[in-house]
Amino acid sequence: MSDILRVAVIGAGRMGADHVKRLSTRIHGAEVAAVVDVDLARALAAIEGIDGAVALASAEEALNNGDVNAVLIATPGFLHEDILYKALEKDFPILCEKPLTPDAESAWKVVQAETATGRKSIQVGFMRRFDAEYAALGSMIRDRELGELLMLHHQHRNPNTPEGFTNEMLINDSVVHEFDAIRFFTGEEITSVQVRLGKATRNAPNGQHDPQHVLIETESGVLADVEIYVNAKFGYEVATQASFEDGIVSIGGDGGPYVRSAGRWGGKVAPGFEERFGAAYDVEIQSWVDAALRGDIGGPTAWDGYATAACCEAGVEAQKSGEKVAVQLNIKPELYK
Ligand SMILES: NC(=O)C1=CN([C@@H]2O[C@H](COP(=O)(O)OP(=O)(O)OC[C@H]3O[C@@H](n4cnc5c(N)ncnc54)[C@H](O)[C@@H]3O)[C@@H](O)[C@H]2O)C=CC1
Ligand SMILES: O=C1[C@@H](O)[C@H](O)[C@@H](O)[C@H](O)[C@H]1O
Repeated sequence: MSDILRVAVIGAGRMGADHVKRLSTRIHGAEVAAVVDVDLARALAAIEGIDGAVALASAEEALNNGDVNAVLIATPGFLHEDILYKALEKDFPILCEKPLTPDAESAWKVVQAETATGRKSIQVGFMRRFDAEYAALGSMIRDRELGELLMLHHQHRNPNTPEGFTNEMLINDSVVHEFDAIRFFTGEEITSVQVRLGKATRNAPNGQHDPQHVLIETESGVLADVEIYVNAKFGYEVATQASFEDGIVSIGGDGGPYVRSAGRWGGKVAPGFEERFGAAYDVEIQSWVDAALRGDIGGPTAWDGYATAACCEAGVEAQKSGEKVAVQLNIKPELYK
């Protein structure tokens, strides 16, 4: 591997354009070599002001460009699989935005393809693991600072949803982060998922039932619940409360300055994930770059992508049946142990 990553960013939408900006301004050891979007105008807008970067309309062209030696995939999830295979063939370090792929079968094929190469080169974009509060809670759980972890309560609220966001996407696109977070916190696999549909907001489009209550169980019996509410209007909020034998820990409450002025008090609610997790995305991408330059990955693996896809599959089935659905996992390959 050379001493600098020359990254092709595939997909220059909301996340891709944000990653291009961070790679070209705040990340050390990497440069943007190419930005790809089927909507070439978006790729062109993203490379504006970036010396040496080209805008292209096809991922294949970028992967075959001699100036590129790494890839960041930020297209919609259903397009990840094909690009992952092509990037694996090139032996490039890969940062793949979540989800790895949208279903467990295709995610497992990706795991098998990576396993066949004999080394890990895919890092999946579960950025919450790099959030300072998530990391702190993770350490408290691992070090048993407050005894055993018993329960996790999660709130995941978005102000609204983009065009085409379906009912299944409440699980596949949003709760997928909690599946990863719960696995990260507990170090265990999730064994079952149940989804309860209660009273719904009038503000939900596209046949979405919003909010939903997701009940999750891990191998040792830790119970977790998630309120997923994606048309909550007021702003963006991702918070967790953890119940231990010897205490309670809360993370993700609105931080920032608390202001008293003109007879009022208050602070700000983050408008979206870019603001709430901006620092975490920076740490995530820097960790990927540093590890890639050593020939490694610096975060969640393809196995994590597969395991969360299996949870999503159970979650979508549970949305329909209302029943508790078992999560089915294949045996973990040695590469990920
Ligand atoms: N980690 C996180 O917090 C977040 C992750 N994501 C993930 O990032 C990925 C992208 O999501 P968004 O940026 O929100 O979507 P988006 O819809 O804003 O952007 C996707 C872009 O991909 C382009 N595209 C579509 N087909 C393409 C192709 N064949 N080749 C090249 N470009 C193509 C589209 O024209 C669009 O510009 C998804 O996997 C999503 O789940 C999204 C939001 C937050
Ligand atoms: O990944 C993300 C989006 O795709 C998803 O739609 C949001 O619910 C999440 O909060 C955000 O982090």
